[in-house]
Amino acid sequence: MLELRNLTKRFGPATAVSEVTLTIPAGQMVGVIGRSGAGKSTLLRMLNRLEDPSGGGIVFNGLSVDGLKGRELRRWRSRCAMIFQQFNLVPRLDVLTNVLLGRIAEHRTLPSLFKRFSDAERTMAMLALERLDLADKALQRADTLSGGQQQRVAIARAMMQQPELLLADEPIASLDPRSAAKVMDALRAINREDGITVICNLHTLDTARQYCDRIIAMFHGQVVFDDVPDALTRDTVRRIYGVEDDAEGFREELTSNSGWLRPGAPLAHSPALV
Ligand SMILES: Nc1ncnc2c1ncn2[C@@H]1O[C@H](COP(=O)(O)OP(=O)(O)OP(=O)(O)O)[C@@H](O)[C@H]1O
Repeated sequence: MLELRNLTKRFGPATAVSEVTLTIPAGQMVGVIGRSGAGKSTLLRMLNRLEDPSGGGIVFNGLSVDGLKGRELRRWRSRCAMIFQQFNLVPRLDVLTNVLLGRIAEHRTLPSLFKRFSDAERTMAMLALERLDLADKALQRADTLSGGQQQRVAIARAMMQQPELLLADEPIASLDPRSAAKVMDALRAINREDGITVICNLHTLDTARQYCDRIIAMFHGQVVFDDVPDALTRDTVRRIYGVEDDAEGFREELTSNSGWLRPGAPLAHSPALV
């Protein structure tokens, strides 16, 4: 179980995340939504301590994460894998080596790292690639793959950490709808089959509704909605996206893979709002 208590992040005078208190049970698939700048990435980045909180606490199964340093912090980061919008692979390395890099925390030294992975680790990496339908790409350079394939390689690399928690920061934001669906299917399979808690920042409401058990919406750094997808009413969506203040901004923010909330679509005709 992951517990956030009054978690806050300030950048100078600006507050990016404000007093967020949440409990996320093991095995949940959680979607975090909200307009650009709402604090979604900062929230996720605090969980694996890419950003240090300015206040509040993070507790995972009794372990206080916010105070960890050195070896303990590295150990936490290996329990808490993260994938990013831009995949963050090493472009010139082959796919298999990129996946093996997920074991880096288990190795004490970096020199000649690439020769040092064990047969067991190579087998594990190939199994991860097979699971993501990418075994035939193992020896191909990562930068020759499509965006969707690269994101699935990043997921395979994350799986090599055998994480308890998988954080995904806008994992499908730069993908076409078909690739996005494959990536989301992979995340859901990992969640359902391995019981790994997945917390995923998403900018498409329909994706959050389709894949997540729970949706958390942020607005100006605060959680303004936290419930099952069916509870997202028209009023709540309007509040999350601040439509009263800025109808044009709302249409820009709420995009959709299926097209029914595409930019410019009339608000009244948007199924998400009814
Ligand atoms: N390193 C930083 N230094 C200063 N301000 C930052 C930093 N990182 C984020 N911010 C600010 O914190 C606020 C929240 O940003 P964050 O990236 O968490 O939002 P977001 O909801 O993930 O937005 P997006 O969907 O555009 O990524 C924004 O106002 C942003 O400008």
